[in-house]
Amino acid sequence: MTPRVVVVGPPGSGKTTVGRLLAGRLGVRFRDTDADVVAHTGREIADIFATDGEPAFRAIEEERVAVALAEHDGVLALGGGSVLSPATRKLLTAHTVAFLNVGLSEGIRRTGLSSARPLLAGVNPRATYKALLDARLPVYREVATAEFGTDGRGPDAVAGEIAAWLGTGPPGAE
Ligand SMILES: Nc1ncnc2c1ncn2[C@@H]1O[C@H](COP(=O)(O)OP(=O)(O)OP(=O)(O)O)[C@@H](O)[C@H]1O
Ligand SMILES: O=C(O)C1=C[C@@H](O)[C@@H](O)[C@H](O)C1
Ligand SMILES: [Mg+2]
Repeated sequence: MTPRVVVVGPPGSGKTTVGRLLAGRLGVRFRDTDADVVAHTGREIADIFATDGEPAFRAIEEERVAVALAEHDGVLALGGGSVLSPATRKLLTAHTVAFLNVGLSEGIRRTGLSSARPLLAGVNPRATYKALLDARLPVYREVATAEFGTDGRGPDAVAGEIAAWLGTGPPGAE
């Protein structure tokens, strides 16, 4: 079993929102590895970061991503930092991966109102978000089969674009 498409991108790029809409369009199930981590551990992600630290979270995440890649056949959204794991990047070479990109201003606007993102909860979320984008952009591009810009486009328009691409473009599409 393999996901129809794996969705990656920075926090606020719309992995969860667009991924769910995309699954609805395709008539397949949606799964999100952030939710898998919460369900598996019985703890919120912010609590794991605060109590055990980021490396502990990344180890759990790496394991949950591997399980989901092996057993899910619909749309799979990964946690925003999943691609930092070399093991995960290696697994992703065998998958169809949609990278949702977002610019600094819009990414800040979308994530700014939430306190649920531990990486962005510091004193200067803008600088933190910029550093995150700068460091990760090459990594998202490395794993991506295709990239979708989301600035100035609603979630439904982005989902429609990915659905159209899946119908024609990516490897393995019928
Ligand atoms: N294309 C879009 N246009 C406008 N708003 C959007 C778009 N995509 C997502 N949003 C909004 O941005 C916020 C963050 O979206 P979402 O939670 O789907 O991002 P995410 O990539 O899953 O983030 P995380 O990595 O933190 O899980 C939500 O309020 C969502 O409604
Ligand atoms: O970009 C990240 O590093 C993260 C994104 C979220 O999806 C969560 O997995 C967590 O908050 C870390
Ligand atoms: Mg999400």
